[in-house]
Amino acid sequence: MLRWNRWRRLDSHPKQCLPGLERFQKLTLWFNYDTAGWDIARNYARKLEERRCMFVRPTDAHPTPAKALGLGLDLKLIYGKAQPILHQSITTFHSLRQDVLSELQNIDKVQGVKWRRYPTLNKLLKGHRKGELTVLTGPTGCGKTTFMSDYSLDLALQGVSTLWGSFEIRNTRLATTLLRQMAGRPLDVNLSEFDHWADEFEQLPVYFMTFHGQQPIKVVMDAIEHAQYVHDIQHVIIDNLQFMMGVSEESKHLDRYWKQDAIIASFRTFATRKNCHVTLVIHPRKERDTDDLTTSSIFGGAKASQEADNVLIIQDKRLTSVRGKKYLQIAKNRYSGDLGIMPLDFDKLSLSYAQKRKKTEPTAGGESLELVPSQ
Ligand SMILES: Nc1ncnc2c1ncn2[C@@H]1O[C@H](COP(=O)(O)OP(=O)(O)OP(=O)(O)O)[C@@H](O)[C@H]1O
Repeated sequence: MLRWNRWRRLDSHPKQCLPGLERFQKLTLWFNYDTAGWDIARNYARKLEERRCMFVRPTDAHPTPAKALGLGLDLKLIYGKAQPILHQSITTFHSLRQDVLSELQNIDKVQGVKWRRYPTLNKLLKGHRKGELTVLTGPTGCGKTTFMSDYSLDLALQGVSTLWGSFEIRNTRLATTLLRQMAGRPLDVNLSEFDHWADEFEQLPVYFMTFHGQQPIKVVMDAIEHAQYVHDIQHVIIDNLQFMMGVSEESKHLDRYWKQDAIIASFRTFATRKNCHVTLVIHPRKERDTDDLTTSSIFGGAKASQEADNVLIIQDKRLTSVRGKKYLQIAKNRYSGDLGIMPLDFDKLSLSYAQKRKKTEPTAGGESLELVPSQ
């Protein structure tokens, strides 16, 4: 440990001294207590590597070491009050600068994985990013599971390691849907193709939790954390939260709301801490069929929409009008703020909502495809 007492000369301290200080793991800086002296010392600490530096904060009670000695103050006591300049929970732009630059240089990666089936989602959400929380809601039976299956398959086909928590429907039924969406046609009438598609599907990084019905959040979280560690899971899907909690839409008990809020908070923390995307399928509260759902229609308190980075709502106009359509509304988008809708044109054979493409004039390079305007 090295102590310097001549802080007045700190600003002119020759840089050649820096290598000489390299062997020290800890440096305590105790200096003159005027503003300039404090600033100079902090700048100097940067050169000395802030993580090694401790400071005695200059105050009336902590004058320079020479003065403190003259006043007969307890030097050991003052010295013992030295604090590290860095705190694990506080940072500066200086430390962030390189990360900011690399985000700007890799904006495509930062925006996340693009969907192949949903160009409109790419336009609005920009991509599927790690560390985010998405909430999907929609009226009963509108196709939340079918859509989430199609949506997650698209990502898994691009290597996004996915963990499905299907608390309402059996894994076999979910896997049958995923397989049909991958094959693009029903396999019960094309059984000879089963092995081909099953072999393809087995190559995908898709895992299923074996829970069914109500489960304690701790048990579910343990399984997710294990899978995240072992299989490097990038996308966790909980379908649906009410089934996992054993809470029905009819429930009016406030403790159910609090329980749901606590569970949402655990998923939020998990997503951020493990840099993993979590999608929660949540039923809406009971509302009149004629009303559009909004972010405040999500069952429970406001926690779900507050904590979510993205809120997706399936609006089913077919329920209220003969020629009504079904579409996905992007009702919250923390990343880019772009909101809008994506029509959900359902193809019953493939159980898919893939947006259609139309052919344009072939080019010299071969066939070119153009997207059908989706709104
Ligand atoms: N756009 C659509 N048009 C017609 N049928 C659809 C559409 N989307 C899904 N379906 C069918 O509707 C049925 C219910 O779909 P799904 O289970 O995905 O709904 P859900 O919203 O998850 O239901 P729940 O509210 O019970 O959880 C399925 O048989 C599915 O194939």
